Amino acid sequence: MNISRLNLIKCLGFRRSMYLSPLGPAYPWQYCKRLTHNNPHTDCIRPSLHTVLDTRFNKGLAFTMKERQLLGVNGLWPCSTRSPDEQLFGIRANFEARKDPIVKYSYLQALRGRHERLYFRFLSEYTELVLPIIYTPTVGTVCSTFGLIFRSPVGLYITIYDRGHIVEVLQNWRETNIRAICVTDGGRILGLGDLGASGMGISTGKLALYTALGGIPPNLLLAVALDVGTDNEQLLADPLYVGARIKRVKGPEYDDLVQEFMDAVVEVFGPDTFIHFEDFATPNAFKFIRKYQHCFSCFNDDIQGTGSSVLAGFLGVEKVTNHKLNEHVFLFAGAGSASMGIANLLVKELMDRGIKEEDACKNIYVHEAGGLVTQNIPNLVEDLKRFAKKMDPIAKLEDTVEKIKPSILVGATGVGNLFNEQVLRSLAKNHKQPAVFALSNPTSKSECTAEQAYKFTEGRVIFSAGSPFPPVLINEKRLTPGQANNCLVYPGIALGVLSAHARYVPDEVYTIAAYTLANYTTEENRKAGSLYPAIKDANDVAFAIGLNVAKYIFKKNLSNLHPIPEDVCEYLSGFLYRPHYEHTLPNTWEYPKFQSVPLDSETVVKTYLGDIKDKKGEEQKAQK
Ligand SMILES: O=C([O-])CC(=O)C(=O)O
Ligand SMILES: [Mg+2]
Repeated sequence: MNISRLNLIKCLGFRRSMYLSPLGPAYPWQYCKRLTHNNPHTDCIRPSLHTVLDTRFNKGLAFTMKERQLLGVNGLWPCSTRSPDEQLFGIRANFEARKDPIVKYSYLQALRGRHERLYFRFLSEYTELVLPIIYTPTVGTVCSTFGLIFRSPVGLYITIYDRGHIVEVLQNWRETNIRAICVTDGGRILGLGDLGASGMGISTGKLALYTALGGIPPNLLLAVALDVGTDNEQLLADPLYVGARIKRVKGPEYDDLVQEFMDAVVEVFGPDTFIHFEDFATPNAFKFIRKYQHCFSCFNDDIQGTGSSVLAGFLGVEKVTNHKLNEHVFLFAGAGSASMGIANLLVKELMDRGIKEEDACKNIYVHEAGGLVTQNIPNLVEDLKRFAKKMDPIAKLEDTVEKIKPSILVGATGVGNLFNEQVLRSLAKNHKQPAVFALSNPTSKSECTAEQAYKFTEGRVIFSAGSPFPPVLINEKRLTPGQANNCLVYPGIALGVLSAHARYVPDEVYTIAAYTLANYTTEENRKAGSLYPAIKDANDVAFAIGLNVAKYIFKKNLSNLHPIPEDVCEYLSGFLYRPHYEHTLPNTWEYPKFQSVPLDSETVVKTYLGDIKDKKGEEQKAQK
């Protein structure tokens, strides 16, 4: 049966406007041609089959009989059809049936490989359930075991051997309309250290949230791992390690590779392609963001994203404690990209409020691995100098806490359980409502657990963590920790920056994102113990941040877009990815309709999701 181009687009569930839009998915026909052109192995396969089974267009059992006939794929699926809601139910049941987080992760990756829209619909509708699997903390295990679970290409690997040819490598990606790239060199993955090329897991995890939370179409996104070797001896000796088995290349050779990469991105995808740096080791993270911030559209998530999400938390502490930020004493444990990014954004915020730099820095202390940062330490790095205090050295964190009596303690050390009983009790002794941010990821690296934090402060601490922690019952009160993770800001920042075609991203954007996030936290959230909105609201938060960021970029004339949209909200809404597709075409021919079973019927739920219901019941009983 012959099928017109327009009918094909309809069957596959894309709107005509999307098909014609430069922002829409790649054209099915073009894609078929590219796949089959001059390829002896695929010449004998019908092009429509490729297109229909392509993960971006596949609808699985949601193809109606009429569509199957039109597309020439009748018989590939059993004769039942499923509505998109029934498909979603099936995915949920499969997801729940798998108990191990890494097995759940692999299941979802396989789903993504065959049915992209269903994957993203599941992510957006079950965000709370899925985030710990596709992102922190499971993504840590994914990176640690990357060689073992590696399947098919999910991004581009650019190695030190590709110098002089990065343009060609970028051109090998299947999509040509890339608008954002998440790049890591694997130098410091979460709190897990140097994971070399296995860092690809983090780039893909971050980008999954660009779509799931930020609504950015996935075909506009590209994950990159810069493979310059690794200093991780365990990986070098691991037979399944997938990266270059050499020591990390450093110095000018490494810097030149990054420079070539930046220039190649501009050459291949255009000058306002958003480049997101992720999990570079601290000195490199600072070096590149300082070098490139004002000449490329780029951002460092660990410095600026974490800075922004934690500043939002500080704004919440102000509300809960009724003490202004300048009345608080801050102690940062760790002097890496997160700590310095937060501390610098905090200083900017205080200075924006009219406080002199010197006074802003006065109440900000840093305690790194070698002890409290004081002025008598020789060769202090530039970033630390403004926070170095005229004090005698203190080696142990417990003693620093006792001495300076911080009201806000921030941990970004990658050292699990650093905030021990003594540290937490000491905080609680000096403040009615101290705040603790245990930011290190994954969960095993968290400076303390929510339970420890509440237990050793008689439930008075305002606790937030980088990893998700379940609510804790303490003194008959249920306390819900907030997730102080950059995932609450970076999808929105990316949405705003790339939809507005920003030439570069000024620091003010991170303050705007922090205020937008803080304003999204309700009194109810704060009463329950959290400084952040619930993860289930993360889509709305991302849109609100995207809108404010885009408006700022337009207002400051930083956009390459002409003309500038009159209604930014409408423009942004039109830009969003919609994982929904239609289930029906007008009927001219169908198999007989079978009686469908309602999804919420007792038997169906019991059969497939029974376990969850029982678990929920137990949880509720425990809470009572
Ligand atoms: O990925 C996360 O959960 C937060 C983050 O950027 C990091 O820990 O490096
Ligand atoms: Mg990171």
